[in-house]
Amino acid sequence: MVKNKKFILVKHFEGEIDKSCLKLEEENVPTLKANEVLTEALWMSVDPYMRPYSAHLPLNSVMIGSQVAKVVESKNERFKVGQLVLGYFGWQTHTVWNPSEMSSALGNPYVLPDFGDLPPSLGLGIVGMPGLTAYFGLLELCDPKPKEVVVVNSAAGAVGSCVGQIAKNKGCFVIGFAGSDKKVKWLKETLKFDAAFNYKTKDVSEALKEAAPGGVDVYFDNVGGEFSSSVLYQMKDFGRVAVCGSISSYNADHKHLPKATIIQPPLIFKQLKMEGFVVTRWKKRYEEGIGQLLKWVKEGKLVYEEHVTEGFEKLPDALLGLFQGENTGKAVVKV
Ligand SMILES: NC(=O)C1=CN([C@@H]2O[C@H](COP(=O)(O)OP(=O)(O)OC[C@H]3O[C@@H](n4cnc5c(N)ncnc54)[C@H](OP(=O)(O)O)[C@@H]3O)[C@@H](O)[C@H]2O)C=CC1
Ligand SMILES: CCCCC/C=C/C=O
Repeated sequence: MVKNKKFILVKHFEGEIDKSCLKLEEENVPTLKANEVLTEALWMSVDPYMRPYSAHLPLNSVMIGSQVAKVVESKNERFKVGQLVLGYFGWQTHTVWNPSEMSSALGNPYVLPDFGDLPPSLGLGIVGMPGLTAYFGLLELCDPKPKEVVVVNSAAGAVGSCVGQIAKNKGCFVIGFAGSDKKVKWLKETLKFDAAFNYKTKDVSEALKEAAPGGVDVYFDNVGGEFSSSVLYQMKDFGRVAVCGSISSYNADHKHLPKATIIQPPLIFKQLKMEGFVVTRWKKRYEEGIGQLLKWVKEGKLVYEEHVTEGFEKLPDALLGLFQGENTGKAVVKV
């Protein structure tokens, strides 16, 4: 009998990720019925959205998340044994699902395109949701032009590293912020960012005055809070701001959210355009985005890095690690 291992959310997180909120269970995998598919997880994703989104997950549900999984049995003609599928099946090793009954707000399962020699885990990263977030968020909301100054934070992470590289490929002057000197070195030497700073040791306003004395055209924000107030006060007239994430506040108590310097003065007097987004807005264009990102990776126009944690049981540690800045590039778990 095949066994499914799964993590159940038994308590909502309060403050930092607490591993005791997740309980590991095991169960028998049921026999397939007509039209059903059985997949086995190969790679699992840990993403910052899991912290805010899990607050709305009913207790005792399987923890939310995406995975690259292999079809191991199929009674559905659309999915064949051996195919690799990207699905939001949650934190479990084996999933029985009926393609015609899937209706995830996060996106329905799809067969991965041919990655050639590239690792299939990229379907969770630069050729998956984080890459799509960078691609659509930057290009659709900010429309970066050659020579414009683009600032991105959490720049050595999955989304930020892709944003910065797409902006570089568009001919922009790219400034990244990350939380360690090692990450800063990677941004400058490997990803060829024009400037990069460790926000833990360098004041953000001072850094921008040094690197972009004329001001910032585009700000892709993954962090929020006071960091963002600082950047907004350094924007040029008609600057564009994509509000992608607010990881600095995800662990905060929502009744006592951190305060930041008001942002209305630069919004008004610099006539900024600032827009929040969720990547699923472009769900109907995912195929286009994935095709483009994969092409750029194959052409060497997008460089990727993965932070791999070994073992399904280590998922909670890997999720916690995101909030401790452990990862350079995309954080994934090898099952
Ligand atoms: N709007 C959307 O549709 C989507 C939004 N997102 C958002 O994009 C952002 C980046 O996601 P992703 O690339 O997957 O994650 P990353 O790979 O960037 O990993 C998270 C990183 O965040 C940084 N970080 C953690 N805590 C803090 C903090 N308190 N202040 C500042 N930085 C912190 C750490 O890097 P460092 O060492 O630099 O501190 C850490 O490595 C997140 O805010 C996420 O919620 C992601 C996907 C879709
Ligand atoms: C498909 C997953 C959507 C994730 C949206 C993330 C928002 C903030 O992190």
